[in-house]
Amino acid sequence: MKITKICCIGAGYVGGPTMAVIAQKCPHIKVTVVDLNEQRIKDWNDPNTDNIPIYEPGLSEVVAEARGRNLFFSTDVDMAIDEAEVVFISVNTPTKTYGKGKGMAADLKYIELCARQIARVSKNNKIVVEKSTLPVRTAEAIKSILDNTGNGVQFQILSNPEFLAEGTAVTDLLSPDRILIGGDSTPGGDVAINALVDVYANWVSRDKILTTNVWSSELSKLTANAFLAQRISSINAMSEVCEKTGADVNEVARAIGMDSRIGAKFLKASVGFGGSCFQKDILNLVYIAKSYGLNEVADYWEQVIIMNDYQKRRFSNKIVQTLYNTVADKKITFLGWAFKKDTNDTRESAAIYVADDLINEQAKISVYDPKVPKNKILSDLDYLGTRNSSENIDAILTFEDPYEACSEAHAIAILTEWDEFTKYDWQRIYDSMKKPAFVFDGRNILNAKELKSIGFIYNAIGS
Ligand SMILES: NC(=O)C1=CN([C@@H]2O[C@H](COP(=O)(O)OP(=O)(O)OC[C@H]3O[C@@H](n4cnc5c(N)ncnc54)[C@H](O)[C@@H]3O)[C@@H](O)[C@H]2O)C=CC1
Ligand SMILES: O=C(O)[C@H]1O[C@H](OP(=O)(O)OP(=O)(O)OC[C@H]2O[C@@H](n3ccc(=O)[nH]c3=O)[C@H](O)[C@@H]2O)[C@H](O)[C@@H](O)[C@@H]1O
Repeated sequence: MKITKICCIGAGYVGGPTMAVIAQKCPHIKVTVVDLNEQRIKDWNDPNTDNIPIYEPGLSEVVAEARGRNLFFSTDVDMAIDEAEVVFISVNTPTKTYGKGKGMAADLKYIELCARQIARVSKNNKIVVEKSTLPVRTAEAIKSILDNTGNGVQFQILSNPEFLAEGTAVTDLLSPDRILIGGDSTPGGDVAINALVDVYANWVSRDKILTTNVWSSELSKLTANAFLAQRISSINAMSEVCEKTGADVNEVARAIGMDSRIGAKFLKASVGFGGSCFQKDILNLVYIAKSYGLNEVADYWEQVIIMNDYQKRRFSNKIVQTLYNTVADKKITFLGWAFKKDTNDTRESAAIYVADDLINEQAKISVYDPKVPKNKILSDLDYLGTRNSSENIDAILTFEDPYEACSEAHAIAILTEWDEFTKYDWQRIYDSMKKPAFVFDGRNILNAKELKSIGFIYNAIGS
């Protein structure tokens, strides 16, 4: 089977970049990305590709090359489903905020809506691909909806989880460690799997394209994120031991990372991991384990989240304690608000929780982030619901210039590891600050020696 038209439902951080790269690498396939969010689609269609709604290095160039040729962004969901042989579902699957499984389970209402819409619209056989991260066995529910509400056409469900990381989405998509495709071991399942393998084989070598059964594929995605997040919580746990014992977590990470069985990646101690997925996916795994009565398994993985929450709180507590046990009315400047560098995404960013703690202590927070606008920062705080919007507006100032943000500050906290922070004129910053001038480096990116020689009281994570 040869695929000529793809529809992707969901033009977010995954759907947008993933489909842009498929379109770039497969000029013979028409790729249409659809979304209910009109503004988002309008932004994807902005004539100036620098204004597309997602900031990722290299993405605007890929969009510029393919958009209008074989890549389209539209709000006409029905039409795109109707004409496609393959429909990717790439909608959000956030943690449930209500009812059974509240705060733990994945909310699958958007997935179900997609399945019902695909069933209603489809007039010929289709391959439906789970691109969103889903609880294991979701394909069963999707199949049931498709088969029971459809027009008698045949659907094959594939699981094809996405492993890209934000900030490096384009390079991750162009050179993935692997592509995972799960499908049924039936003749129809094999045809569907092979059709999708052929799409990726346009730029990914076949030995990197792994095919499995659907449940292994669904569960592998949750497992990968759990393992990655676990490494961060493990090194963050050791960071506190380092602080108590005189060891240095960067040295410890280097020493253990040279063991090829451990490996060097994902051992950077930090103020805590953020992002829309690690926490959500682990909570989902914990919920699944509990629902099978696997309480020890659930507790084991939940500890990764407990440790991460502790690391964020420990950072804000340290700021308060070091500033003589009060930050009331003190100006604390945050460099960075995004959950990691090279993205404008702030979902679950550690900065939000640290700011919330410090505002509770009546600090005045000033923020500079090269890619995050003021309204996003305020809406992140409002979303926590700790206080009302006007109280948040009073507690936060944002700046377009980092030097202005730091001027007259009692302390600077590094919340995101943007490269530009390492290149600032730190003497100039020191001169403009209140004394003693404190730096809390939540990402261990600054040159400790240089800062101390300027006169800063420099605090890192894990040393
Ligand atoms: N953000 C990331 O780096 C990664 C995310 N994932 C997974 O991919 C999925 C999507 O994540 P993001 O792209 O970050 O989410 P997102 O929130 O950025 O995008 C989802 C989009 O789907 C749209 N949508 C929801 N229901 C719809 C419907 N019925 N019809 C049309 N559009 C609809 C929303 O309007 C939104 O624009 C999630 O399951 C996530 O866990 C997987 C790998 C990486
Ligand atoms: O399912 C997803 O959404 C994605 O989640 C993560 O990607 P992402 O969250 O975009 O970014 P990461 O690079 O994993 O960083 C996550 C958080 O951990 C932090 N981190 C990362 C690495 C590290 O060593 N230390 C550390 O604190 C980062 O600063 C960031 O806050 C995974 O890396 C992707 O493979 C996966 O596809």
